Amino acid sequence: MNSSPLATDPFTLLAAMVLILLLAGLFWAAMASSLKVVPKVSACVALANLLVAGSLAAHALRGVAPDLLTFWGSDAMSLAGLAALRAGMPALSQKPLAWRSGLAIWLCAVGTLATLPYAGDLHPHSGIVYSGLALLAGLAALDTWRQLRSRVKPGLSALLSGPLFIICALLAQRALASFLQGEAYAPDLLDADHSNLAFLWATLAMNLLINATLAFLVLMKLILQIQQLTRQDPLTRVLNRRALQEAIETEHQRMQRGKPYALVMIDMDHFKQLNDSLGHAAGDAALQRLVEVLGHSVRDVDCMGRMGGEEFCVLLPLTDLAGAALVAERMRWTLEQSQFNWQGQPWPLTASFGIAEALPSNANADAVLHRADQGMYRAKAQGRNLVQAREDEG
Ligand SMILES: Nc1nc2c(ncn2[C@@H]2O[C@H](COP(=O)(O)OP(=O)(O)OP(=O)(O)O)[C@@H](O)[C@H]2O)c(=O)[nH]1
Repeated sequence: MNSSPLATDPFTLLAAMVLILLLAGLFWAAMASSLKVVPKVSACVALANLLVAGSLAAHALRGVAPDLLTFWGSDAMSLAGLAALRAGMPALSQKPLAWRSGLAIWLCAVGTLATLPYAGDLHPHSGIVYSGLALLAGLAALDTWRQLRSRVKPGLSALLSGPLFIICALLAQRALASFLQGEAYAPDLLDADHSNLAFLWATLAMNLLINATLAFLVLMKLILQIQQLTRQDPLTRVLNRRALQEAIETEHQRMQRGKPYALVMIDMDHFKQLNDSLGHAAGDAALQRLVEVLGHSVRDVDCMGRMGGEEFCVLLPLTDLAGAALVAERMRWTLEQSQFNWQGQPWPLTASFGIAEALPSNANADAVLHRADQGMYRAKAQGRNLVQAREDEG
């Protein structure tokens, strides 16, 4: 029976893998450099693909190119490739690169290999290399799984980190075979025995899956970033009007089930004067300073949003009118005490605050917003830098 050349020729399989890894490496390099999509992760994955491609290409050239490159060089490159992959995974959640553990494993393995001459029996070399690779793949898999566990359903986190765990198992199996099976195991991937071919096919499939999975994760992250941007005010980075109104609407529905909430409307005082005297850039900086200062007075569950111009609103879940008055007074006082300087010139920042507690009689969230607005206008009318509720409430 004729079998296909791919099934019997490890050299062709190696060449196919090098080509796929090179293309994947270039794709990730483009993501990192020009598109700037999660650049640290993309750069590490590009490096990992390119180094492993280099390692396999050097391995395939055994007997043709210098031994130092095709043996020690090839092993050092494959270990560096997986160390880069391991280093990049934490950056998926904006954490620093985990390069120390990868570097330590690389130094131990490559240092040990440097003391063993590449001649005669290569089983110990193979055992060291595959142990290091398995360890690095295992660390990368565990890290990916841990990060995903808190964000997606458990089944999905196992599925997405699965290819890395499978690669780790394949590499560990080869490490064990190198140490235990002795003559029955051929450490050179170019030997066309069954275990080598099975390993090469499985690695080819897993390489494709790992790259596809990482591309999916990066895409997911990108979509989340875009969603976040559409909800944010670009100047102050708090929620924009639409996003805050949605949050208030959701809270209003919860109120029908017995959960009270309150709103604090905030309007900077004499902002036009600040703009006219110090310029528009100073006005922008003052708005950013207001958000920074008031941000310290609210809880994590509270939401601040910019309603437009110099007007902001804070949603306080599970809070009544007395609670809102306390929070607003703390904000007013903190802002009054804060320092704002523009190009060395100090400028006093104050704001007027209107508060309202949502009532079951309020048909919708807009009605509560309107009452908080009326409170704020009352504070303006009474001289500014004050906290007020609507006249018939406070
Ligand atoms: N720098 C800056 N100015 C803005 C922005 N949005 C609105 N403004 C300005 O904010 C000013 C608002 O002025 P007014 O509505 O008279 O309010 P005010 O001067 O604070 O007066 P009171 O609220 O009565 O104390 C206008 O000059 C707007 O041009 C912005 O994003 N950046």
